[in-house]
Amino acid sequence: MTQQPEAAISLREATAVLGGRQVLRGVDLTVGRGEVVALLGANGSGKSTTVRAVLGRTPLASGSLDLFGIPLRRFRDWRRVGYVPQRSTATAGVPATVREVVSSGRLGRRRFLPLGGGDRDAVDRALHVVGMAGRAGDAVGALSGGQHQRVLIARALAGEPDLLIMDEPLAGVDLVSQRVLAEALREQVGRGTSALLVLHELGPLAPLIDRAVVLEDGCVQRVDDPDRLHDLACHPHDTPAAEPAPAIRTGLLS
Ligand SMILES: Nc1ncnc2c1ncn2[C@@H]1O[C@H](COP(=O)(O)OP(=O)(O)OP(=O)(O)O)[C@@H](O)[C@H]1O
Repeated sequence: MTQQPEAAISLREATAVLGGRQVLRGVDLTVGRGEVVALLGANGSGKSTTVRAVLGRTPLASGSLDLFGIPLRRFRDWRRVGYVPQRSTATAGVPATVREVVSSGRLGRRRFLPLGGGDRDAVDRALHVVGMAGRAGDAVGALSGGQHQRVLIARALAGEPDLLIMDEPLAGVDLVSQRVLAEALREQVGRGTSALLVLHELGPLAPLIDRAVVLEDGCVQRVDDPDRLHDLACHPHDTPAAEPAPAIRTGLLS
């Protein structure tokens, strides 16, 4: 019998405290190998905190996290993880070209060695996949917000990660760029990459998503399989029809 490879992410009963408040209250989240999981929920429900916990940037107060079957405290192989942060223009003030920023996605693989032909091919491929090959020589400071987002995605893709984590990759991105991103992700997942995507709407990514985990107030409210994903693409924060919302008791009439 062949053994299943360990999940890319295995987060168990995770709690986290920020500013004296418990913002994660027992989150369970698994992303299997080659699986694409969407993390949904209203503003402030704990999506970014969960992502930051998975990246080891927000410490867990309790619970456990394994990446590729290795407990976080022993995990060192960060080049296997590509991360696209919540939309930022963090590199906008940096006097670098698009190609230089995307090439920085290879550094984890090269350590202190100069980039070689294989690295350049990976950078070219990533630029092509996000439709920015024609802008490779431009300064990142001259890009629009959506183009900047594409560059950050290309930087993550250039590292050829086994796990891609993106925090709201569709935010502020027009439909054409959303489709470009969906195609880039499809290509990457076709190579066996796992993905955790924080989303408010599934949009063109819906067909790629295997499971949606919906957070509410730091807890997993529900996990949806592909059957419900069509509805979620339009109304990601709806509660299922089978579970009517509890009546609001004002105390005035009841
Ligand atoms: N550094 C911090 N200090 C204190 N509280 C924080 C901090 N970062 C986040 N929080 C709080 O933790 C809760 C979860 O925040 P988080 O950013 O994870 O939510 P989110 O689901 O990603 O929201 P959004 O959809 O708005 O990005 C929020 O109530 C937020 O105010």
